[in-house]
Amino acid sequence: MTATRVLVLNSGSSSVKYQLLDMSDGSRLAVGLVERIGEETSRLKHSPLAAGGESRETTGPIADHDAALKAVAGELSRDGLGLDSPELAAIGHRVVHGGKLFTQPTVVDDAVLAEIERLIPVAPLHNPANLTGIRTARALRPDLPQVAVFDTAFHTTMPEAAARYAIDVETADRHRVRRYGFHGTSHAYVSRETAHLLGRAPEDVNVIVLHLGNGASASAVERGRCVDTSMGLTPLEGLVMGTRSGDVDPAVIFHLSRVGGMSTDEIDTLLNTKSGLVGLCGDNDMREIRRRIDEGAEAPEGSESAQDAARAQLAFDIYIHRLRKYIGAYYAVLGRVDAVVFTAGVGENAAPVREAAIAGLESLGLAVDSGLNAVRSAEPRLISPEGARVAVAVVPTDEELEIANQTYALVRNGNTSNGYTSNGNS
Ligand SMILES: Nc1ncnc2c1ncn2[C@@H]1O[C@H](COP(=O)(O)OP(=O)(O)O)[C@@H](O)[C@H]1O
Ligand SMILES: CC(=O)OP(=O)(O)O
Ligand SMILES: [Mg+2]
Repeated sequence: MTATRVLVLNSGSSSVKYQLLDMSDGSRLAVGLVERIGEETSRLKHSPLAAGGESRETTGPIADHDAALKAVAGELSRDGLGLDSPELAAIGHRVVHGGKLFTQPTVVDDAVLAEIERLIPVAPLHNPANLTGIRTARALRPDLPQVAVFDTAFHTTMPEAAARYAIDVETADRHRVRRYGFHGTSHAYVSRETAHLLGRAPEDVNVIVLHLGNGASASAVERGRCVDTSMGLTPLEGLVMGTRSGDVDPAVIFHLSRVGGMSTDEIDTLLNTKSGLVGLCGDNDMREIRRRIDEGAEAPEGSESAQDAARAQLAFDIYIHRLRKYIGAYYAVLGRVDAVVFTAGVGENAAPVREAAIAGLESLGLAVDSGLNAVRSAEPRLISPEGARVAVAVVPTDEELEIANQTYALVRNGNTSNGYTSNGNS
């Protein structure tokens, strides 16, 4: 029997998203999500699509990513899709930081694991979870290729002018300080799907991709290659995010240290987990923010509800202001833009965000048709008026599918040597 199935694990800081796919026909056999790992109220939602079965939900404490993965393996076994299946060809893992070294999907060996571990200081929320996922999967199926697909890989085409910070070159190189960019698997997939939506080849179009999830990033994709992106050395730079500040004057950090008396770790935690939307208004979920704004619109002036709405509105306005700055910046980087595309949880679902991000940009050829923008759909779609000079689109991302495709392409011919050689140049 040819093994044609790929299990994909997308381990985040407190969640694991997974999909089991059959690559012979691209069908999804099972999908699921473990949330709130490490809390008392962890939740596992498992949907056995192949078996046509009902989705199952279990709640209760799941202590860490190791336990989460074992729980996932248990759910898959219940449907006869366990990790012991001879039909499994490989396990594909999202790895957030791959430095400069990993430009391609890579079969994991001890040297690769060591390199992912070395990069923990520049992806402290993500790489540890990715590592645990790989180690646990490897222990469960030591004979299977484990393939790492890196968020940074798509951005390695950025020119030096975009990738370098303007700081002393020798110091930067010694400490590998440069802009790496993240969410690359999503930017690659979505920019390609956008070209297909326009009926054109990816090599013929220039696209601005706005990946707006809990983490958020923008990228400028020229003829299929990334030429700039908003995240940098770490996933902290750029857009306003759920809990991350995005861009700040670096001197804010010196100021909080010298004048505010905060330690480096405290400032790190502040900017990564207590800033962004949650820092501005107490909520990191865009649904909640829109609800507060809408409720406040009905409330009497000066009431608690109106004040609450004003805070939510300010958070929303700051989020949008930053987003518009990046749209303008990447317009200039690309010179000619064929499409601006929204993706990920906020980008795919929050019509008010899309409308506000594009409002008033007619002179750039950008506009949103409010009727099309209000349509809810899981399909890629245009939301710009017919005949618009630049397309505005919503294209759902599918990092798991992209990881599965890249993983299977690597292992299908029995090609499991990883071609990785450490040259110390990452
Ligand atoms: N219907 C919706 N309206 C507005 N925002 C939404 C909606 N659904 C999801 N979101 C937003 O999407 C975010 C999660 O996006 P997602 O891409 O799944 O993030 P991540 O992969 O970083 O966990 C949530 O925090 C929420 O703000
Ligand atoms: C890199 C990153 O920010 O990822 P996520 O959006 O999954 O947190
Ligand atoms: Mg995500």
